[in-house]
Amino acid sequence: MTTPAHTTDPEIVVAPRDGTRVSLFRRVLRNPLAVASMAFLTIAVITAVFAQFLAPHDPNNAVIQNVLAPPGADNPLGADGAGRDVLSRLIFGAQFSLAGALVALLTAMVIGVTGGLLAGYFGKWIDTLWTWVISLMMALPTIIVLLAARAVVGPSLWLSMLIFGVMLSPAFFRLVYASVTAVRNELYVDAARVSGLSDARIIAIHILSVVRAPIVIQSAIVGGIALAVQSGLEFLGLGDINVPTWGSMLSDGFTNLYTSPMLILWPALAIGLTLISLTLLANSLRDELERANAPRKQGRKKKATAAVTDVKAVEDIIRHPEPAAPEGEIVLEISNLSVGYPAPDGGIKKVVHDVSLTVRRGEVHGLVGESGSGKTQTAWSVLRLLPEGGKIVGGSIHFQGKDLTKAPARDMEKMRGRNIAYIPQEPMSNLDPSFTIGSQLVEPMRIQLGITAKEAKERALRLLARVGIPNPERTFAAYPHQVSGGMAQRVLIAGAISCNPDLLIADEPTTALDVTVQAEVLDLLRDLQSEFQMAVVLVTHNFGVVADLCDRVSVMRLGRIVETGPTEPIFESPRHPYTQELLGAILSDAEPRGPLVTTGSTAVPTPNGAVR
Ligand SMILES: Nc1ncnc2c1ncn2[C@@H]1O[C@H](COP(=O)(O)OP(=O)(O)OP(=O)(O)O)[C@@H](O)[C@H]1O
Repeated sequence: MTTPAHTTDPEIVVAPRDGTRVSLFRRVLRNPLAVASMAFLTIAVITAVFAQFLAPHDPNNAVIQNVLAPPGADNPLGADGAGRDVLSRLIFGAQFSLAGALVALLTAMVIGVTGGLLAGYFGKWIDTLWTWVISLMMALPTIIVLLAARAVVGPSLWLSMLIFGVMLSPAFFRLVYASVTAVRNELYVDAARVSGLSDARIIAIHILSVVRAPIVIQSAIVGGIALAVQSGLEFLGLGDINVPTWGSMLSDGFTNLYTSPMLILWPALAIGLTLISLTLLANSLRDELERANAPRKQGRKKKATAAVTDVKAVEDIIRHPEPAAPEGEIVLEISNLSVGYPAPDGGIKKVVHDVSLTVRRGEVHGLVGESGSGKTQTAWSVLRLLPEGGKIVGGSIHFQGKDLTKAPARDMEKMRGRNIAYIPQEPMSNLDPSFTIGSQLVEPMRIQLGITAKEAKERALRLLARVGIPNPERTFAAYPHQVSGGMAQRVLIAGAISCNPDLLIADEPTTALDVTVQAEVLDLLRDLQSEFQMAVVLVTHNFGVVADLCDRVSVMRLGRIVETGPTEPIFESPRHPYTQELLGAILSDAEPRGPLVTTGSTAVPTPNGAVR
């Protein structure tokens, strides 16, 4: 097990550089069996590539006097039943046999990986179509298909390997599909979408990285299967007699088994050693990958959820409110927004009803309410990233004058991350564990701002310093598991403000952090908001956070806004009974609560100290 190295930076747990992050290839090189396999395969490939120069004779040149000739000066490994040089056929056999297996492998890979990625990532009808096609392929008996194809088009090595590749594609499809469906709903994929990355880029960066290693392993296995089946077909005499392959040599050797038993040895050795090497290599790759994925000692335990509900702190904040932001230009105007999901009876069940609110530049607008009141649905509507099935069924969302409910998907993609940024609730799950923090900050900036990698890195380092990370270089090079939850949230805040957005949506940005870190992150948000003069929509269930940060507040209940206005008057004299109830739950003049009753009763004290 790897032990984290000591660090002067209290929040970073540094994994050793030669730990699990060393490339898979370098780790495999430490395994002698894998090295031997790779050496043999390299020799086979070099032989195949330079066959023309290495072979002493034309592999198809039959010399009658040499039929079944024993090894000699002219034919170092003897001659076969037709008088052809065995060594030359063995060398050219490497070329054709490996190339045939490669055709099958590449065909299977292109179809299987593409299908698995598309079906797994996009789902819906694409998933149904691909799954149907792949199931159909799996239902067909491969050998019958190959025999039927031979009967129709004749004995072609390339065509039979192409067809075999198509039949092998489910092996890649199922692997990639399973991996992609496992990660497509990860929060870091959502976060990448919110930061403005296109689907193609998300697949290339976050999804392919997950399936890359399993694909390499599967390739070694599938390549071996293709070589074995190809040799089997040739051995049965179903191949093209003009193409020298190891399989056709096996067939010839078998015919002359009693007179020249050595003839079968050479192709058998070549096929056997290639298959063994591929299998051993696949096993080593798998072992190394499993070792790398073995559970690591958790750098940090997930912080318990805690809310700023300290009554005195909230009252202090209300008594000394931040000066209200000046009336700025309207950045976001939501009018009569309704959001719905398909209901079992075929209709639409509304979860947000006629919500209207306005957010100006430099203003923080709090959306507060109990769980399920529609805060997140409202926020995600602005990003146009509602969960599957969710639809804006009424109203409009004007962002800087443009109605987002009617904006084309491409425009939304450009706006997310660039003009509208998002800070999520769960910092850790919103960072991809496979990439360094730096690369996750740099990539969206390069795309959204069109700057070079070097400029993006400099900007990222400045931002990390700005959000209060003590050692930006180290955090830039760290992986998400090497930083604490509070730091991860600072990183996400840095990412959110990296493109100078006009609107920032923060969805419970401190809920997953502990109380002291919550306060620091709230301070940071307040500073950044006034520095960048962003319009901010802050989703929270916490009145302490509202009192601390918000200029205006909208109280939501059952998908509707029940009360809205400047924060101070609402806190001082809430009009709606629900707001009064919510505030009453935290702002209390009652004595501190007594000890919990732990024996002989299931009663628990209520927030105001009374026992229920
Ligand atoms: N995918 C979905 N399908 C159907 N209904 C949904 C879906 N997601 C959310 N809802 C419903 O929408 C309503 C509002 O949910 P929303 O997530 O906006 O609440 P919230 O106020 O943000 O709560 P929380 O603080 O717990 O996140 C809830 O009644 C919820 O059941």
